[in-house]
Amino acid sequence: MTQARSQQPIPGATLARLPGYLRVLAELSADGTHTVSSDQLAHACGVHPAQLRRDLSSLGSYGTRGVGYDVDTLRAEIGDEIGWTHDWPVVIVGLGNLGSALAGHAGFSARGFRVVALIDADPAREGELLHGHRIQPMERLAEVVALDHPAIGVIATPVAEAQKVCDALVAAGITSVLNFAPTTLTVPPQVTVRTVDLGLELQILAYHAQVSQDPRQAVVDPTSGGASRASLQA
Ligand SMILES: NC(=O)c1ccc[n+]([C@@H]2O[C@H](COP(=O)([O-])OP(=O)(O)OC[C@H]3O[C@@H](n4cnc5c(N)ncnc54)[C@H](O)[C@@H]3O)[C@@H](O)[C@H]2O)c1
Repeated sequence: MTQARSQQPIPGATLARLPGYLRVLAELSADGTHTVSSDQLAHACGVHPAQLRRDLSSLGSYGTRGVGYDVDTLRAEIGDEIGWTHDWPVVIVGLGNLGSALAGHAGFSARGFRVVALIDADPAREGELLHGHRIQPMERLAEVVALDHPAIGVIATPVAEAQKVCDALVAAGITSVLNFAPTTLTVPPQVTVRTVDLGLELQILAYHAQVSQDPRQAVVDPTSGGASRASLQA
C-alpha cells in the first residue's frame, strides 16, 4: 500500500541505503519474485527490519500487512521518488585511468546515467574517440553543458585541479557533482557534491581489520553508520 508521498526531503542516511534496496529488489524481480516481506528484504539488504520499514514509510511505502511489498511496485516507487527512473545525462571531466574506466562503465547506463560528454585538459587527447564520444577541451565545457544539458558533472582529475574544474562546472550551470579526487571542494549552497574517497574507505577497513586482530584496540568508531560511505558534502 502506498500513501501520499511526503514532501519532506529524504534524510541523507535513508538516501544512502536506498541503492542497496533497489539492487536487491532488482535481483528479486529478475528471479521472478513478486512479493517480499519487510523481514526478508531487510535481511537481504543487511539492515534491521525496523530500519527498512522506517526508510520505506518515509517514502510513503508501507506494504500490505501479512503480504509484504510488491517487488516491482516498490522498485518503481523508490526509483521514481528519488529520480532514478529518469534519464540523467553525465559529463566526465578528466579521462585518465579512472575517468576512462568510468566512461565505459556499463553499470551507469543500467541505472539511468548516460554519459553525454567527455572533457580533458590534455591537448594530446582532444578529438580522441572514447566509448563513442570525442574528448573535448576544457574551453568547450560551457558550450557542451549548454548543448548536451548534463545534469551531473563527474570530476576525475588530479586533486590539484579538482577545485578549478568544479568551479568551471558550477559556472557552466552544473548543480550536482560527483568528485573522485580525494579533496574537499567548496561550492555554493545550491550545488550538491558527493566525494568518493576510496583511500578513506580503505583506511576505515584497515581500522576494522586492526580491531578484529586485537579487540582491545576498539574505540568508538566515529565513522560507523553505514556499510557504504561516500562523504556527503552538501
Ligand atoms: N585511478 C584510480 O584507481 C583512482 C582511484 C581512486 C581515486 N582516484 C582519483 O581520481 C582522480 C583521477 O585519477 P587518475 O588515476 O584517473 O589520474 P590520471 O592522471 O590518470 O588522469 C587525470 C586526467 O585528468 C586530466 N586533467 C588534469 N587536469 C585537468 C583539468 N584542469 N581539466 C580537465 N582535465 C584535467 C588529465 O589530462 C588526465 O587525463 C585523482 O584525483 C585520483 O586521486 C583515482
